Amino acid sequence: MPDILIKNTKVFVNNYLQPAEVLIEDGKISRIAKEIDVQRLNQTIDAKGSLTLPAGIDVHVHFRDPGLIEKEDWYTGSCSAAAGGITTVVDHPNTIPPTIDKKTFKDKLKIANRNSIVDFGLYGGVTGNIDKLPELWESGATAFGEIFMAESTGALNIDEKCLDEALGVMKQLDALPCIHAEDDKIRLECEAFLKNDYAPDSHSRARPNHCEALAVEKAIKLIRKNGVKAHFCHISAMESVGLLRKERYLDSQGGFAPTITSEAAPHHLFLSTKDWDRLGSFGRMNPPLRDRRSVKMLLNSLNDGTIDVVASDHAPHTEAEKDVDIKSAPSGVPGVETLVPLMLVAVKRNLLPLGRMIDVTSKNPAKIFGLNRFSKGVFAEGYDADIIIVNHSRVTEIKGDDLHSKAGWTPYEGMDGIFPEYTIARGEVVWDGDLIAPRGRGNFLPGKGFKSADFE
Ligand SMILES: NC(=O)N[C@@H](CC(=O)O)C(=O)O
Ligand SMILES: [Zn+2]
Ligand SMILES: [Zn+2]
Repeated sequence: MPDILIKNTKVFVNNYLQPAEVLIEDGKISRIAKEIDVQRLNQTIDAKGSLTLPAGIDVHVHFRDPGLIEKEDWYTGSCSAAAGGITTVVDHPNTIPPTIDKKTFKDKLKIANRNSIVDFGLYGGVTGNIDKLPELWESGATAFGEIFMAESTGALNIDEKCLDEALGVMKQLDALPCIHAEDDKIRLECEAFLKNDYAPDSHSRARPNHCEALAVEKAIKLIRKNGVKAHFCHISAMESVGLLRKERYLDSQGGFAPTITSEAAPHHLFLSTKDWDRLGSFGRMNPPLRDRRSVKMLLNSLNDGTIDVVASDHAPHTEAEKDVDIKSAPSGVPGVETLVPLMLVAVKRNLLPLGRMIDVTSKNPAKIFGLNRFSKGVFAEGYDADIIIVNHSRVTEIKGDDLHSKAGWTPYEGMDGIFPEYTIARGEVVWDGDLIAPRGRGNFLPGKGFKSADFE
């Protein structure tokens, strides 16, 4: 594995940016110091004053492979990740077939192993397959989810009784359930009421704030009943944030570590219902775009620690699929490549501190999803050299044409992004303005229930 010395850079250590050099050996960060003297080297990167930061870990992607590869596949999805400064992803199960037993898990694993250029974990899906959850866990599922409480792409949604049962199994396995919280009854009622409303923003009204918050509330009850740790996907409504804050408070009062963690998606942080006019049916995703009050509250809760993670919910659909009326368009927007660039702009605009950005894009996802077992999520000597080099002054316009997802479009068209100059994954340069990583270089990072490596 090549040794790399990054010179003329700044690193974020001990809570401030300081000039340093970074040495990478055998895929690990081997030294961080003011000056490093080495005799033999494969490569020196002159960062020209740019920052060397931890790469992102995106725990919420839909790479669509197998079965939906006209939207994305493991190669294009992982290329998009690498070009956007993400070196680890965790992929959701709503593929065709869905990842809901040992066989479908192993089949997806084979495809990912052969094609992914970044390290990856896989979720185990939860539908009516309660008896299959242990075999998914033993096959190496990182976590379980999305557990859909309402209809979304793939229609894997389950009812409360099934959720209750699944949480009981998670408790026994010591696995993490990840919940897509929306209430399907409210969704159906609102959709019926809006059946003749074809304005794009009717989608936000079809899944209003309380549609999410009520599901969060119901799920919290079941999480507490089962005494299990749990994670909420893509929290978007201000009312949900309030509920999560209360649970944090109760745990802290009892002297406990947080039982419940959560993530926010960039489209809920950087877009709002104001974008419906610009985006039309392309702006459709679940949960939907929210108004400015929720957007503000979400950003605040990312800052104050209520929300732990930013994850993209990269949910690509082709332009042709999206370019139809709001009711026929599939839900979901691509985002793995723009997550870090948008967050870096948010830091530049003082919407959150750099240290907090690093926590929510790298440190926290690694910790919550057990990826620190693989030396992920810490920028320090001895840890995986999963890093990006970014020129904080080089703000560029985000353009769908420049991105690497098969989707071919982005909801952030024309917005500002700070893209990495280099992405280095386990010590290998995978992106330097061009993708230079061999297909299949990504490693599978099995969950802690992993028992066997039999690939039949
Ligand atoms: N977010 C979405 O609107 N869509 C996701 C599924 C999901 O996360 O609900 C997809 O896979 O298309
Ligand atoms: Zn979801
Ligand atoms: Zn999703």
